[in-house]
Amino acid sequence: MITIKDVSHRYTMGKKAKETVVPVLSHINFHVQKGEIVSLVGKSGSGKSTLLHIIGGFIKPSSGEVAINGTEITSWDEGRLADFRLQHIGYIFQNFQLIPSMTAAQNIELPLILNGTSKQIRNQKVADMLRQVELEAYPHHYPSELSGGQQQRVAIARALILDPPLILADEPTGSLDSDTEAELLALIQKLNKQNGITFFLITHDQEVAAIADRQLEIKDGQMLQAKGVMPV
Ligand SMILES: Nc1ncnc2c1ncn2[C@@H]1O[C@H](COP(=O)(O)OP(=O)(O)OP(=O)(O)O)[C@@H](O)[C@H]1O
Repeated sequence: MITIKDVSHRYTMGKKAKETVVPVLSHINFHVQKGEIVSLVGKSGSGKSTLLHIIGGFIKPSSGEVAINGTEITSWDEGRLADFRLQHIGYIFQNFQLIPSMTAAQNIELPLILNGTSKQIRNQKVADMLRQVELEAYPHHYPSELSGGQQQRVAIARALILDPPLILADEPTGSLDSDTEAELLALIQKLNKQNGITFFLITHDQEVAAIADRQLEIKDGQMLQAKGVMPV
């Protein structure tokens, strides 16, 4: 589902004459299989978010290759990547990133509108997704009227509404208390088991890392040979 081959990345800062190069990732190799839950742990600044953005095609690596679902995306332009992302990758963030002026149902519906889906099918899919994330009683609530855990469920429903095979998550439970976190992790496990969705999760949190089939660890931009990692 995700193949990362010899990926290195450095950021370039400042103007030409005074350019500073910040090396962040060095010769990263790994493979995530379809249907796995894989967590990525590492200290702050170790390069986790950079790697997630490279997997999602938001950052082009300085060198190396990225393939998603068997498709090599490294050299693609933004237009092609945007279409590909919509079909293949859902995102979940620590701070939910819902649109505050839209209700739960409208937030979930948005990718279907962008995708050109008819109103009748949109209504069916949103109702079904609200049931899957156990929010059928809250379609007309705005994000500010929902708890943190409920908001993250809306974000998950929005990430899943176009049936992507892969979800990338950046600290998905970082803003939640421990009970709500446990409920959300159970939901991720259910979606993984029932729908076969692959999850790649960045986390600082051992509870989150514990639901993963495998744990990758990054240190100073290098992948450690963590438990069960399969080098490509
Ligand atoms: N746009 C950028 N330009 C320059 N340097 C950057 C940029 N984005 C990140 N960095 C640097 O790259 C390094 C890795 O950052 P990254 O956000 O990938 O780490 P992280 O492991 O996700 O950290 P955290 O856990 O704190 O979110 C850091 O030293 C950071 O300062």
